[in-house]
Amino acid sequence: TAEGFHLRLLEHVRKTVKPGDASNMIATIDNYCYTVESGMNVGDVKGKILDDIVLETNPTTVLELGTFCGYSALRIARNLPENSRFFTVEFNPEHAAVAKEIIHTAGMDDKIQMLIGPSQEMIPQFKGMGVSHFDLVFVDHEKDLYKPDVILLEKEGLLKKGSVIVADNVVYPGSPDYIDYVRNNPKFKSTNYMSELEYHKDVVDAIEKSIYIG
Ligand SMILES: Nc1ncnc2c1ncn2CCCCCNC(=O)c1cc(-c2ccc(F)cc2)cc(O)c1O
Ligand SMILES: [Mg+2]
Repeated sequence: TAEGFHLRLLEHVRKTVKPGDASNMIATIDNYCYTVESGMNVGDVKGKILDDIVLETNPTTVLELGTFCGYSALRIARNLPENSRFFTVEFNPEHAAVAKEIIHTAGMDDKIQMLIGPSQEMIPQFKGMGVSHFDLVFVDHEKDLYKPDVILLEKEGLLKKGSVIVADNVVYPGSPDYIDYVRNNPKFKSTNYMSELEYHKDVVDAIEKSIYIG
């Protein structure tokens, strides 16, 4: 069952990866998900869309909501400039423990700061951690929290003109209230990138990019 996916993935990673190589870790996770069992990582197809948006944005302060096993954290960190700050928030301690080891093995400890807790409690703490705003936010956690968390980010003053919100799964599993909110809000300029559900060519999914114009 998907239940123990993170533990089985970690066992596979321990046996197969080349330490200190983020790209090899990403490829190893994708290969496992294509050949053994699929996990809820953003994957290689949507991951390429995420990579392009990160490279185009060239963000110095980044937030990810929903670390899971650390796959997208590695994809994002791999494309960040030297002096950037990247925070990833994970709610589930078991997933966070696996992500910590995967990030460490990939040699990306100094690029990624993982926080464990519910997003609604973590977001209000960033100002106190010296974060003025986020240049890019990758939203990939509880689908019902996309809308309230983006509203909370704005309320906390953590979005600035030009801040980019990248949301996974806006088709499947879907986040209809978020899509409705962000597309009908004059403060955001949104673009939809149609794609496929990770590791499932036959299932439609999409990434939504929303630029905060304030
Ligand atoms: N910081 C925080 N705050 C609150 N909750 C938090 C959190 N951090 C984590 N969580 C708790 C949610 C973690 C899981 C979120 N992701 C998903 O639920 C997800 C599911 C699928 C999926 C695929 C095939 C299927 F058949 C069905 C579903 C695909 C995806 O790409 C997904 O991202
Ligand atoms: Mg996702």
